[in-house]
Amino acid sequence: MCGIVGVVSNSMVNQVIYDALLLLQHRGQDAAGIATSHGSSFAMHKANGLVRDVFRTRNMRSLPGNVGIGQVRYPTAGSTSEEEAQPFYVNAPFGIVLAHNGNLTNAEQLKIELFKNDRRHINTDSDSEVLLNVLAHEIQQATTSYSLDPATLFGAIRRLHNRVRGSYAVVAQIAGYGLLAFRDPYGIRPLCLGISETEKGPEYMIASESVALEGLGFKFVRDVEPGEAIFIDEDHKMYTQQCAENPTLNPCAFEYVYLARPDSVLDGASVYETRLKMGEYLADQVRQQISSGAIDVVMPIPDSSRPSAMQLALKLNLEYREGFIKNRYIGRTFIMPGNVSRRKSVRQKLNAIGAEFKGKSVLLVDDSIVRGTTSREIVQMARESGATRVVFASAAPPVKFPNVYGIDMPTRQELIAYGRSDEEICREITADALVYQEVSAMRRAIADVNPRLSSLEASCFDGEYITGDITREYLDKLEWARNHPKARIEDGVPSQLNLNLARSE
Ligand SMILES: O=P(O)(O)OC[C@H]1O[C@H](OP(=O)(O)OP(=O)(O)O)[C@H](O)[C@@H]1O
Ligand SMILES: NC(=O)CC[C@H](N)C(=O)O
Ligand SMILES: [Mg+2]
Repeated sequence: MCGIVGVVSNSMVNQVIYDALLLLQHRGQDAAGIATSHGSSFAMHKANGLVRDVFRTRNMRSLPGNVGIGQVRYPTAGSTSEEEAQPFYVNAPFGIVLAHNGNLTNAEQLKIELFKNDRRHINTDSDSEVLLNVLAHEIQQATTSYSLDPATLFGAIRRLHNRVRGSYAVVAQIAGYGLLAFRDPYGIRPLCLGISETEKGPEYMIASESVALEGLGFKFVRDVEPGEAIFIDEDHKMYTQQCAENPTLNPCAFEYVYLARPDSVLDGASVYETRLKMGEYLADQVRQQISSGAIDVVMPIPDSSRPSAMQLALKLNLEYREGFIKNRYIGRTFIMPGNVSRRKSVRQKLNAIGAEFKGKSVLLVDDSIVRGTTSREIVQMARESGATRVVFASAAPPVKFPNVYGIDMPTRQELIAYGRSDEEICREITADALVYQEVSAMRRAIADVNPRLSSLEASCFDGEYITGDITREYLDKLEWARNHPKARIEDGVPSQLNLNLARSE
């Protein structure tokens, strides 16, 4: 779940793209990049780090032009190296730069095809570089003259949808032509369109989340439809076309649980409202499992669980207190690469206010328990601060299955809920009791806010992979590759096992 943005403006876009990336920073903390075009040449700057660290004044000055794209990266394929920061660039045809949010499930197969049939060389382990080369190849195949028209572009996207599997929300820029955006036929990752009417004419922004549009004075127009492509040329004329044969809307449930900002509206549902609803349904579950009067106070684990915890407390008529304070200068721990940095950061990030715990029975609410890194530490901290009883509740159901669509949790072993009963998980995190949301209740919570969202991509909770190409064998290979990060180099691993994966440390 990276954050992506593309802008077509009447003036320089570097600052607006930078500001949009700051608003999308919660979607990726590993690397950031911006590419702009003036005339037929691109300027690009990308590096590892947070947006504020990657771009210095001199870098911003070197990004002229009125059209541009940007990305904040949370790696799910390849490595965390700087070479795999985005956007990616390819010089033919025309010159294209591309930024991708999502994860391809047939990247390795495509890489072989690209090399053997399309004579294209992929220089990194990134699935996004593969995606860019498929796009470039399909545009090249369809272009018969020296110029490019929207129909040709849409034809290329149609063929791309037939070749590529997995999740992809994309912004790309074609040198001298304009901005192209498209979304996979299942609509797994979010993408929306905004407009700003200026005296010089309309300006457009396409971004992962509506918060980027709103924060920068763009009016939300609509979400990009699953399978749809949008092309905005350099004269600011917009063309749109549905390019998939059977598009269906199946946004990732985890966006509503954790990934997206609560002030965003994704596919017609306010993330904040879905989290309130999850809190309401979780309250029902708590009522069934924990005897009334056994809890003195409800506390959120900052930040993402706040709306759910608040609503749960309201529904159960319990006191809501903030027992943990978050250091605002530490990023989100879940999207940090590697378990060591994730574990270390929980204590650095959250500190308990002793007085809130002393002699109390507390109900701690988090949005989700994935590896259990946060919950284990937090329960300990509550006890060290004097809590007499610690009950833990998760607004999302147990995460039991790997995610292959853009969340970095590809192996079953790393998931605390894999192969464990709720009682065993409770023991693992050393809580006195544990309450989980049910999968059906989470689905209901989101569909209550927008009935169009009755079909969610919720594979990490229910093991059903919407793209239909995820087999047991695929997951085994994925796991093997993650558990043998250096195998490719040292042991000459057969190429069919050579899956694209974000490597842990
Ligand atoms: O079980 P785990 O593997 O620890 O993952 C789950 C935790 O990670 C996330 O918090 P994070 O600190 O990333 O971000 P937040 O401040 O938005 O809650 C999430 O909100 C949970 O608290
Ligand atoms: N989280 C994402 O969207 C990641 C995009 C891409 N798969 C990468 O690893 O760079
Ligand atoms: Mg959290």
